[in-house]
Amino acid sequence: MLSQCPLLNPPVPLECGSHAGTTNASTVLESPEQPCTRALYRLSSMDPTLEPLARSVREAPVVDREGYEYFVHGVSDGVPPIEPAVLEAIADGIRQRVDLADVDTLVAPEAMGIHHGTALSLASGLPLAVVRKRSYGFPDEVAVHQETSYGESDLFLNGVDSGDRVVLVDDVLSSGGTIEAVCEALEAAEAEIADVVVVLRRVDIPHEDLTREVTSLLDIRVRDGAVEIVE
Ligand SMILES: Nc1ncnc2[nH]cnc12
Repeated sequence: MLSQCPLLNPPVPLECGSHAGTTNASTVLESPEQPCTRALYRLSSMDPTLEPLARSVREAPVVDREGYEYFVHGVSDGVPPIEPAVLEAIADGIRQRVDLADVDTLVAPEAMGIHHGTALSLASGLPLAVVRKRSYGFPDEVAVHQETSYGESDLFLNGVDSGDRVVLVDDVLSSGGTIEAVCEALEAAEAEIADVVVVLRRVDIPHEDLTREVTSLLDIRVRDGAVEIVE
């Protein structure tokens, strides 16, 4: 029954005159229960697995960080606290989108890739290497420089060997500076990058430095001081 479909979240009645088949990313369906009244419903394209994440993202406050619109969320800041259901949704969402079958190691940059890498490690049984902002001085350590929309630092990769198949996990893709720097380090270590996945991708910021495909769970933009999900 249409009314019980988990994808209808929630069903949104539309104007009868707008029976157009599709509107933007949403599909318009006629209710089988009320064919005479032509009650129409919007079918959300949101993956139900990601609903706990989407709900919390829409509530994130946006602050000004030296002219940069920065949203504050457990995914990207650990503040406010991130609910276990959201971490679970992230791990499940990644496993649905990324083939982890032949992957040796998950790689996540500190600080805000760590909790997503950890959730995915627990869900998949794969080990996690954290890219640190401090050097350990190990002989095979790879150092790279990272520039983001709001800062810069050096990054140090350890624990990934030549020929390892890796999946890179991070919180947000904005300018692409962190992702590009970590990929550069992985290539220097002669690892095979099977996939790059982020929880949130900002579509309102040009990914100038990005030279590779990135899988995202949700695409977002910041508008009028609020986070919008782009479906
Ligand atoms: N919290 C955040 N808000 C906006 N852009 C970001 N890029 C990375 N983290 C971000």
